[in-house]
Formats: sequence, structure tokens, C-alpha cells
Amino acid sequence: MEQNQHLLTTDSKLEDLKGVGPKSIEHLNTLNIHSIEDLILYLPYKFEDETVVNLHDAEDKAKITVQGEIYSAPVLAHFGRGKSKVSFHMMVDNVAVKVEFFNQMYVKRIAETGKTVKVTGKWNKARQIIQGSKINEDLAGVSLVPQYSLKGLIKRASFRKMIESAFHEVTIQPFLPVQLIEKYKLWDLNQSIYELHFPTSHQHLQQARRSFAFCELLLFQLKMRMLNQLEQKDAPNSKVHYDIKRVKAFISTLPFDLTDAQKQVVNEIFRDMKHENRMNRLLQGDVGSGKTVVAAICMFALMTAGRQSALMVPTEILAEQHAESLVQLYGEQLNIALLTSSIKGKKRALILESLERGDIDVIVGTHALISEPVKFHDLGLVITDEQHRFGVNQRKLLREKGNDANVLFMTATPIPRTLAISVFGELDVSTIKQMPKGRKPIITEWAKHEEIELVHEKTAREIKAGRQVYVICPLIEASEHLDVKNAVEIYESYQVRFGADRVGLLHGKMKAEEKDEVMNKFQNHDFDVIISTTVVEVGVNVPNATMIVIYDAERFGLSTLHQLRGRVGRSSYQSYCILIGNPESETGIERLQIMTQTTDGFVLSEKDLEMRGPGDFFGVKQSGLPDFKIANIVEDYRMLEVARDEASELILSGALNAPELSNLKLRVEVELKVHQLD
Ligand SMILES: Nc1ncnc2c1ncn2[C@@H]1O[C@H](COP(=O)(O)OP(=O)(O)OP(=O)(O)O)[C@@H](O)[C@H]1O
Repeated sequence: MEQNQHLLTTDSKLEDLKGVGPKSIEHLNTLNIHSIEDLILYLPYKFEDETVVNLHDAEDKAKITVQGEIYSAPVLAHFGRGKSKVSFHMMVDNVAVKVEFFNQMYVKRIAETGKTVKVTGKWNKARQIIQGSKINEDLAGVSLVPQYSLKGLIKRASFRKMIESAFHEVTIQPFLPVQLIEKYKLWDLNQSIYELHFPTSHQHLQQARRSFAFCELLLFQLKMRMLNQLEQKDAPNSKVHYDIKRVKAFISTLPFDLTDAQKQVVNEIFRDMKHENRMNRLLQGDVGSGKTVVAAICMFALMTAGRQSALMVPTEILAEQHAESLVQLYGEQLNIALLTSSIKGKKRALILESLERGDIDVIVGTHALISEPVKFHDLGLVITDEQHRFGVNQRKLLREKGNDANVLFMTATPIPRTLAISVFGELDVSTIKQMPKGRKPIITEWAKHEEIELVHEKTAREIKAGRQVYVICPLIEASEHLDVKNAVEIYESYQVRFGADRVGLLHGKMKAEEKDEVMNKFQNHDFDVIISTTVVEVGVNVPNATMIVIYDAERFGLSTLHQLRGRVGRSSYQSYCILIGNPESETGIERLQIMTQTTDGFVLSEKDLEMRGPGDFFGVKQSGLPDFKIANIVEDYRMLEVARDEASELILSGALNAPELSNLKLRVEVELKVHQLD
């Protein structure tokens, strides 16, 4: 959505540029370059550093650039079909090195004896050879070389010429407030963009990057803020007139006292619901911290106001679990329905009808909830559990089903606040930092495959003590079939060991009713062990389960491992997590080590972010993360916060409406239109 940030204005067209003919225009269009503005903003994706290094400091096999004098005439040799090699010797930092260029015959012309040149290539320390990729006679030339993604359509040199001539045509309208330029010592946009294409030094490039990134982030934050204002303006129906007495009475029937953290979060949400503006809140709390109960209280409050709530979860099994535990919590006080894609025919029609009539207070389901025929009578609250599994669009759709429904996102994967804001727009965050009383930290151990007997003994010990155990099967990439095969094998071996009728099996290929039955049996302690593919990943709540064994644990991401581990430690019993794996990669080893060192979801999610980047963290497809040209949400994290504060100041102080900022306002408005059309 943020791909085409329009930052410049110009009346010239691509056709007006020198040396740009119809063929070039065609190629430029293929690269999604349709205007001079697009061309100028087609920035390099990276810079090759060709700064001359001292050969004595160079590491073996590294790509380096050195400078020296050629002392042997180049020799051209032909071999194979059309293959060639030019080799010569040069003196670099008092070391005699051999330089070889493959299939670059032009080198022979340049490499004259006695000439001083710069050579870039791969250094083979043992053989004292540089395998050259580039030779340069221009010793004073720039050492940072921009790399563009041109898909082989246009030569780099021609592309740079086009950009150079575009700079002669373009008129950049400054739009950043002068005080911000001064405060953050930013460069003029024109200068920054030019430097990004034609870098003059590391330091200047860094300054250009910073200035451009700030511009992008400020525009983004202004846009988010204004969007939020627009959304809030038309939300007269979001206020919930709940009956606090009935809500308090309900809370007093819960089988436990709320923790202080839960109470605080409930207060925050209720304050939002009383307000005219629509609630847009993220509720984060580590696995097992008691978010579901908070959701239940909120949905109860909606019922007392005569309005409906929807709880949307990622899997059918979770939807069933949630529906069941809500029935237990609410008893007869409230009408709950479950809607998943496996509920069909008459039963489905009946649910849809009651929902539209308003006979159902709370509906729990998967994304089936946002399928077209689902109509609500008066939807006032939408709660999505594990929000990062849902695309931004899906959430938008569901919210639109209720005129001005309040929205609560729940997540057990703590998201750094700035990232949350970038993904969900302006939103408030509530955090449950405290675990319910009496919980003991889960003990996590890492075992190698050959130590499996030890793991079995520990499993037997837990079973003997009356507890239950989850066993998570290895994940086999891209093959559900093999996943199942694996699960079945492990299942059979556990049956032999722990009794045929005491072990259950759960996998993705099973029908919803079958899964449901197995899960129910585990919940009722008819099984001691449940063997499962990752379907138990989120939300399953069996407090008597105190051990989780995860096979090939290194194949799972940290967030997933943490989620899986969160299935245990949900009572006052001591719980254990055993990770089985013989990882070969550094990352695999690091992952398992971190897991044994901390149970803090925040530490883990930040580590995960560091190791995998935000795309993977949120699931690439659903990430919804804005795609900036230069700014990087993880690396420019602090700048994002600064831009956020400045954007909010510009709006709240009314400065954005001042005539001298009309360019900036216009820019944001243009982008908002683009955004709304998405
Ligand atoms: N204040 C409390 N005191 C004691 N137990 C509690 C409290 N709040 C919740 N619980 C219990 O703790 C367990 C976990 O709660 P819940 O399922 O609400 O957590 P959650 O944050 O939704 O977890 P997950 O992220 O894993 O879905 C449940 O068995 C619940 O009944």
C-alpha cells in the first residue's frame, strides 16, 4: 500500500528526458516507473562498498578492493568454449599478488604494466590470488556503488544517466517543516535523494538515508493519525451502555480472583467502551496470563447492554474450545453460538438466522465469521485472538459488519509497541504482565535424540503423578502427508510404551469432529498423553497437563516454541518443557539455548525479530507492514517513535493547517486517498 510514496512534483514526463526513447520507456514501465518522480525515487537496494583496504587486514575469501601497481604484462588465455582468462601481477601493500579475470577480455586493454589501478575481487589468501570482478583506473572515483534492481532490462550506466538528467528536470517542493529540519539536522530532500543515487562518502550517504527515512516515517505517521481521526468521526454507535452491577456480579462468580493486571486491563477496556470513539485496542499478555477471561468479561458487558460480540480465533479446534469454556463460565446467563466452516446445512442456517435476529449474544468462530452471509443484529465488539494470523483486510471486513464495533486484538506474542502501531495503525495497548497466583516457571530442558529414553522416563513420572503430557511431532516441510505419517509412528510407539487406550492422536488431516473428540478426551483425562502436530499451538487450555515434549524443536520458530510451551504451566503444578533436537545450524542451536534460558515472551519475541526480521515474525503474507523505500521498521525503530511524536504534535497543535505547511498537508491527503482506495 505504501509502495508509491509521492514525494516530488514535476511537470516533465519521461519522454522529455534526453536519451530516453520508446524502448527505454517500455522497460521503465515494466519496472513500474511511469513518471520522473517514479524514476527519481527508484532507489538503490544496496551499495557495494569499494573502499580500498589494506591487504594485510583482508580476510580470506572476502570480497575486497585494493590498489597497486601492475608489474607484469597481462596474459590472455582461451579455454573451453568461448571462455577466457586475463591474468597479471601487481604489487599491493608490498605484497606480490596475482590477479585473474575470467571472461572479461577488456581487462587486457586496461591492465598495462606500470599502471596503478584499483581491483575489486575475492581474495584467496593461501594462493595470494585475487579473483577480480572489477578493475578501475579512476583512483579518485567513488567507492560506494549503488545497486539497482533492473531485471536485466536496462544497463546500470544508462539508468544512472537517465536519473542524472531527471534531476535537471525535476522541481522538488519542500514540504518538511523548517523547525523539524533544523531540530533533527536533516538534509534537504533533493540533496538526500541525489546522494542516494550518487553517494560521495559513507558519512554523507548515512545522512541522506536518515533524512529520507525520516520523511517517509513522518508522512506515514501523519497518514495513520489522520486516518484514525476519519475513522473516529463516524463512530457514534460505538458507545456501550453496559450494566456495571451485573458485570461485577458475574466477575464474583469466577472460580478465582482476577489478578491486579487483569483488573487494570478490564478497566482500560471498559473506559474505552464508555467513550464515543471506537475502541481500537491491543491486549497482549504472555501465554496463560488469563486473556480469555478478560475477553469473557467484556463480552458479558456487551450482553448487558443488549448488544452482540464476536470472538474470532485462528483454528476450528480453538473456536470449539473457547465456545465450550465460555459456556461453562456463563452458564445460562448468555447465548453463545459456534460458527465454523464445518457447521453446515440446517444447523448453520439456524445460527445465522438467530444471529441476525439478535438472539445470540456471543458468537465464536474462525474466519468463517466474516464470510458474506453472516449478518449481525447489533455487533458492538469484535475480539480477535492471535491477531497476527489474520490479514488486515479480514479484520477490516469483520469490523465493518458492525457499524461501529469496538475492536480488541488479543495476542500472546508481545509485539514491540512501535511495530504494533505500524501494523494496526493508531491503537492503544494493554498488557497483562503478571501471571495468576501460584504459577511456577516452566523448567525447559534440551535433549538430544539419543537421550529419548530419559525423556520417556520423565513422561512416565508425570503420568504416575496423575498429570498429562503433550507430545509435539516433528514438522516436515511442505508435506502434510509425511507429517501425518510421522505422527502416527510416534503415536504407535507411545501406545506400546504407555498403554494403547491412554494415548490420543491429533493431526491436521482429521475431521473437525474427530479432533474435537480427541481433545475432549484429553481434557477429561481419558488420555494421559496426546500426540499432536502443531494444532495445539495456541490457546488450548488443559491445566492438568504439566509436560510438553517437542520433537525436532529446532525446526520451529521461537514464537511457535514459546506458544507451544505455554500449553503447560497453566496451574500451580511444576511444569516441564523438553525440546528434542540435534540442530546443525547456528540458528537452530541458538534457538534451543535461548528457550532453555528464558520463559519471558518479550525477550523471546524480540530475539525472534532480530533473528528473522519482521516479515517472518508476523507471517510474511499477513504482515501488513508498510513497505518503505529506505526506512526500515526494525532498524529505524527509534526514528519511528520520534516521527510518531512529531506527527502527533503537528496535528494536535494545529500546525498542519498553517499556510506554510500546506505542501505537507496536501502530500498527506493525496496519500490518504491512495490508502483509502486500497
Ligand atoms: N486470575 C486468575 N487466577 C487463577 N487462574 C486464572 C486466572 N485467570 C485465568 N486463570 C486460568 O489460567 C488459565 C489460562 O488462562 P487463559 O486461557 O485465559 O489464558 P490466555 O492468556 O488466554 O492464554 P493463551 O494465550 O495461552 O490462550 C486458565 O485455566 C484460566 O482459567
